[in-house]
Amino acid sequence: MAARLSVNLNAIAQLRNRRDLPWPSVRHLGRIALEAGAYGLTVHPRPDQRHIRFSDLPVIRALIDDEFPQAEFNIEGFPSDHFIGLCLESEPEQVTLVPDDPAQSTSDHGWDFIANRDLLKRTIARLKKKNVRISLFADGDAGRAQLEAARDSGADRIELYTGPYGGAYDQPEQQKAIAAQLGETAATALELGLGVNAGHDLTVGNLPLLASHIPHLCEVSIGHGLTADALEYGMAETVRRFRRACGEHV
Ligand SMILES: CC(=O)[C@@H](O)[C@H](O)COP(=O)(O)O
Ligand SMILES: NCC(=O)COP(=O)(O)O
Repeated sequence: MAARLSVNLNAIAQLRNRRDLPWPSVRHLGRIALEAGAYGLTVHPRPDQRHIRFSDLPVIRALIDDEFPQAEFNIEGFPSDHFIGLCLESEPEQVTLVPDDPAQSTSDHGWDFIANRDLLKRTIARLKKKNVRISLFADGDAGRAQLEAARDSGADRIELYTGPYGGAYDQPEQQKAIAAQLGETAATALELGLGVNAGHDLTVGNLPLLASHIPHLCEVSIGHGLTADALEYGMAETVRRFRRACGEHV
């Protein structure tokens, strides 16, 4: 089964925030993406609101509830009390917890699940009260002990951080080696009963190789590369291109 595509709207919001104007509209581009068959929408509201604003969350929630009830809303972020509060209000279908420091320019590493066991267990217990599926951001080379700790925290899935994979766009042999490593980590996660998502710097060009190593990949969340393509092909056609790259017959 092809991995489901969740369109990350961060870059759209970042472009919008350049001016005190309401376009490009996060809601409108999100609607186009869902109309084109994206399975869901992803946002990562960072503390400084550099792109997604806290006020965007109810707008996206309403878009899905009112017009695309089969779609999923995935909210990513560090489990601060404020972030958990935003998630409890928005009741997304999935929350992806990432170990980001507010000062980070982007997400660039997964959790140390063993060292953060208590924080993750506490957070997941709070979010599970709203029946939210929990995914935890994981390094592509996370070992069995780390993945066992992720499972023991109560998580449903991990999201494999694919930044190094995407960043090896001009080193084909390195990219193949990283894809194989990601596949091994995914296989261990599946053995432990964890679902596997993936995200960061994925593109139409690099998705097929990744998918070939992770046959049970549940979902990919994609923003930067997808938004870049949307500038050239338009959002609707870009979503169809990415769905085909995920293995869907579109
Ligand atoms: C967790 C992850 O890898 C991305 O979803 C993240 O949302 C990217 O954040 P920026 O869009 O702020 O770079
Ligand atoms: N979790 C990854 C995501 O949502 C988007 O990452 P990117 O495609 O913007 O690198």
